[in-house]
Amino acid sequence: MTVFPQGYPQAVLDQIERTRAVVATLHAELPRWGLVVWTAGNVSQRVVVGSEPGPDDLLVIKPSGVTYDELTPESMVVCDLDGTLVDGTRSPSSDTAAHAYVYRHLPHVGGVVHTHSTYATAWAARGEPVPCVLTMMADEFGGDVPVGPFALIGDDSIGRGIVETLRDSRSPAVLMRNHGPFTIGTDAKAAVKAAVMVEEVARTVHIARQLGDTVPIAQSDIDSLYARYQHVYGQQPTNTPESDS
Ligand SMILES: O=C(CO)[C@@H](O)[C@H](O)COP(=O)(O)O
Repeated sequence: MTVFPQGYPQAVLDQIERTRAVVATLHAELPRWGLVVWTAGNVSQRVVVGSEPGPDDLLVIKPSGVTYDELTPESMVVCDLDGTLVDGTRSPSSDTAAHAYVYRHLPHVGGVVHTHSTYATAWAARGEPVPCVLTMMADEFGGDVPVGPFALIGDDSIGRGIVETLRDSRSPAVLMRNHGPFTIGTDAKAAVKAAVMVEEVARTVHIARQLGDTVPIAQSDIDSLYARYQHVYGQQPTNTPESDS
């Protein structure tokens, strides 16, 4: 077990423990939704150390090569944003460098997920973006699901490809070519949702393509659907007693 370097305030240590529990729980969602097999995939969440997200933040992620039924809050590992292990008894996920790169370069991102879900990974194998032909895609992705470059695991290559692809995109998901989906969110739960949704739309559009040509949605309609879903859907109505409280 590594020992936390001196200087982390108790509030940060408490946040780390809460994040370990959140990340461990969210890992169970990947096999639950059929997004991974064996030890494939991983989930992480940022731990903000200062008053706002920054380079001194930490991340909590799964240990490498451990099956999902063995993952517990205590088995989660803590790394800095260089991917260096700060606390944990096992080596961090082999995708830690990619997650850390995303957190370093996209401060608004609080959660990252990677899976090898079948249909999204099949689109990644073809290097083809999933076209935005469903209102559900307009809602969640604001357009096509983009493809990122082929990149070998183990250094900043995957992370750089994720950031370069998503930095100017509304999509929270990128299909890394020949590899599989990576998703981002304001927290790990949002990134897990994006991982579930990208597999769902990849499957639906694949099936549609088997039956014939898909029908595009006008960009103005995509924009309208995206704006509604992101800013209205699921929000508290303003004319109820609860909203007055
Ligand atoms: O994509 C890869 C390897 O190509 C990884 O996502 C593995 O699928 C999971 O690795 P660990 O998180 O267990 O190190």
